[in-house]
Amino acid sequence: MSTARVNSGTSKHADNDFITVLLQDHIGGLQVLHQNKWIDVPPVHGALVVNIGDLLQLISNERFKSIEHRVLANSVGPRVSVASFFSTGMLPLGRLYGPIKELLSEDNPPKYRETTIREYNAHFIEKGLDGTSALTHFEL
Ligand SMILES: O=C(O)CCC(=O)C(=O)O
Ligand SMILES: [Fe+2]
Repeated sequence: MSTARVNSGTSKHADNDFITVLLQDHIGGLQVLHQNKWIDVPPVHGALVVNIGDLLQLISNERFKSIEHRVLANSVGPRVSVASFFSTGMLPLGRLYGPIKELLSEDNPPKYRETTIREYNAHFIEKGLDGTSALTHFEL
């Protein structure tokens, strides 16, 4: 699913998908949380930003970690971004997603229970962007 928008900012969150591909304009404002510090992601003309989302963290059993990010509002002017979210969204699919079996071992037991994307999304939406991870709810 793709969303194009003119926005002023978003509060801290990780995306509720597998991967997000993001095109931001020259205004900037996107920041990622790295070692507890907010780091600017400066716009690079012609470049795309690829963010790991919660669902990739879940199926990789945390081999890949979703990135907490936010967009700061600034007074320079309207900011346009185009985000493509790779997920099945709210489609009523019953498929279960959990840590990929081949990645698991005695030393790497599953960290999350299986869930449907629909159930995960419903929790993500109900919880809201309160700064906490929606994945905590699915931890074993
Ligand atoms: O507009 C952006 O650069 C990012 C927006 C975002 O984080 C989102 O829509 O999930
Ligand atoms: Fe996001």
